[in-house]
Amino acid sequence: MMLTSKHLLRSIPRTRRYATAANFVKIVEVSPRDGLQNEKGVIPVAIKADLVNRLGRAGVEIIEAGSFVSPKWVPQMAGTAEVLTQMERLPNVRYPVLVPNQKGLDNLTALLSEHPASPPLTNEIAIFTAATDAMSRANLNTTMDESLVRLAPVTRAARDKGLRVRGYVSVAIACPYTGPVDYVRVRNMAKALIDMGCYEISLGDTVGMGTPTQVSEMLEEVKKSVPVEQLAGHFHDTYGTAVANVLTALDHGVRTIDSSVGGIGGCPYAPGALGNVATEDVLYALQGSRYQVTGTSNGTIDLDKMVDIGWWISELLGRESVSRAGRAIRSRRRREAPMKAGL
Ligand SMILES: CC(C)(COP(=O)([O-])OP(=O)([O-])OC[C@H]1O[C@@H](n2cnc3c(N)ncnc32)[C@H](O)[C@@H]1OP(=O)([O-])[O-])[C@@H](O)C(=O)NCCC(=O)NCCSC(=O)C[C@@](C)(O)CC(=O)[O-]
Repeated sequence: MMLTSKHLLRSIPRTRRYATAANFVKIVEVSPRDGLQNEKGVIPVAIKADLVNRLGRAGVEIIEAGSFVSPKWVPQMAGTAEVLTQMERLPNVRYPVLVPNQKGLDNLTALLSEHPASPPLTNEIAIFTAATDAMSRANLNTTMDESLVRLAPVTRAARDKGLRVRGYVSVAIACPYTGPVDYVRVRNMAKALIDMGCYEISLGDTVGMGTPTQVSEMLEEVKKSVPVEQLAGHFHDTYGTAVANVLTALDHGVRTIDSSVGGIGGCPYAPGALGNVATEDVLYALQGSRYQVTGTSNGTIDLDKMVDIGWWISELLGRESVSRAGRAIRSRRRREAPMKAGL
């Protein structure tokens, strides 16, 4: 009898069967940037660098290390140059930074020239725009169309300097200023960023209001113009739907998910929005599933270490971790500790 791929599949143990290349999921850890940018108190550079270091040691492969935006607009990100020079850079880990305009790119490239290193301090930037004019104005002081005009030369210049460029489209589901968003606009903005030279587009539910049905409809629309391999999901968790939205995006073929340890963060120009989906929650939800999160710690990301980092950074920020998995795992550890100690 001739064996078909179906027969072969049945002969492979369930866990291994699922680990096909198509099911590897990449995490883009955004806590040092999206996670901290909205904090009111001053966070020392040493803490930010320590956060990046801990994430790298837990196996995270892509860590958004900060942003080169105007310090008048986002004071918390003012020390990103120092973070880049002080943090450790691990092999096989990428450290992109957010850049809003030519000035941000100039500041970054000046830093890279002042600190020549191999590998360089970073070799990747992320640019951002939005799917409504209101959000674009609030975040970038310009309309959507004009943002594209401004970002095109920035992208070209970055690529000419050997930097990879990722693009964000904010308010892909709902806008805090104008409400429900037309997904055709999301598609057009994503396509424009791809045409500009971005290798990947992260679609942001900036306000964290999206439901799985809405995410599904939005992705159906965007996939008409951008291959799903070039899409990433960026879900905030304001209404508690972020993990469900991650799973919906994965069902659609998206294989890159932005998340933030401890669920910290939010965009300063998206009033009412809470943090990103917690990395711990994504890691926990995908355990034993058909998806395998990739990372540098034995091929994945160490969930236990991420739980510790989530609590560490949250407590430094003066609160508890909002990661549901992070809270449950810590409670379980505390319950089990006396038993393990034989008490
Ligand atoms: C784009 C601008 C600068 C335009 O802001 P503007 O005021 O129109 O800029 P400008 O060109 O008129 O410059 C004003 C001043 O800022 C300076 N400046 C100008 N640019 C820079 C720069 N790059 N770095 C340092 N300084 C800069 C510039 O030199 C000048 O200084 P002054 O002459 O007054 O002393 C501003 O709107 C800005 O910085 N916006 C960034 C806002 C931001 O960071 N938002 C959060 C990140 S996006 C996000 O969180 C969403 C995301 C990505 O996570 C996905 C999602 O959830 O949806």
